[in-house]
Amino acid sequence: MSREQAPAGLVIAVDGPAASGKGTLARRLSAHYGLPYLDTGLLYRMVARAMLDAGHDIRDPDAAASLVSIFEESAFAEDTLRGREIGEAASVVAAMPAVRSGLIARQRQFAAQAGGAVLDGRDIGTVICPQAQAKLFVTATPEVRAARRHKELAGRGETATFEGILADIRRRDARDSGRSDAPLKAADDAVILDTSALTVEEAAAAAIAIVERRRTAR
Ligand SMILES: Nc1ncnc2c1ncn2[C@@H]1O[C@H](COP(=O)(O)OP(=O)(O)OP(=O)(O)O)[C@@H](O)[C@H]1O
Ligand SMILES: Nc1ccn([C@@H]2O[C@H](COP(=O)(O)O)[C@@H](O)[C@H]2O)c(=O)n1
Repeated sequence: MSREQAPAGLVIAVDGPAASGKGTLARRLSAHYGLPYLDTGLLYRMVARAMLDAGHDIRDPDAAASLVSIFEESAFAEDTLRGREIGEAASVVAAMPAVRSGLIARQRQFAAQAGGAVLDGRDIGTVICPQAQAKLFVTATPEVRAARRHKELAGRGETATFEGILADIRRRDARDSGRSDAPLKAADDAVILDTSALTVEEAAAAAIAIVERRRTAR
């Protein structure tokens, strides 16, 4: 696929549940349009990492609220953030209103760059960038997501059973969708992209076609 010139201020919001493939598609969109990309899940993972490194109980909202305003993104190596346990811990701190509000400015600042940006997460289309020109809600069945993550972890040498990963995904879905502040849900004007039966290439082509329809409708 050729690289397109992004029109001024093209903000693309990509939301969806864990392991749905939203990061893969957000990176493809970023490369296709030449836009900067932010994986907002990493911010919640950093707060969780900082909590655990400091020896705090991950459920302590006061400790999380104090850390969220001071942590330095450059202090974390990405490979210390990507594991299963940090994903689970991140979804615990992500349910805390003070953590969510403490991360809003960083995300909006990123989205406000000249030319635009691609952000992926859970609340990009609903809360962080409700004005985004293109919104995708990427989904796949829990079983397909668990199988993809199982393959990914096996490739990294991590030992985890398919059943264990499926249980993680279901627990995380329930927590992310059930919280009161910025729950995981599709924005009213998002296009749902179910990738369960799509290859990465097919899903990327579908995602670009969705953005193109939104761009030309502007
Ligand atoms: N359409 C697809 N077909 C097959 N595998 C895919 C597809 N999309 C993504 N994957 C693979 O599934 C795994 C999860 O994808 P990805 O990391 O993009 O999901 P995510 O939604 O960003 O996850 P998380 O919320 O945990 O950050 C990766 O190993 C990725 O390569
Ligand atoms: N915009 C977002 C992004 C992430 N979260 C929470 O962080 C957890 C980890 O995110 P990954 O995308 O890296 O899997 C996730 O389970 C959410 O709880 C969020 O709330 N909002």
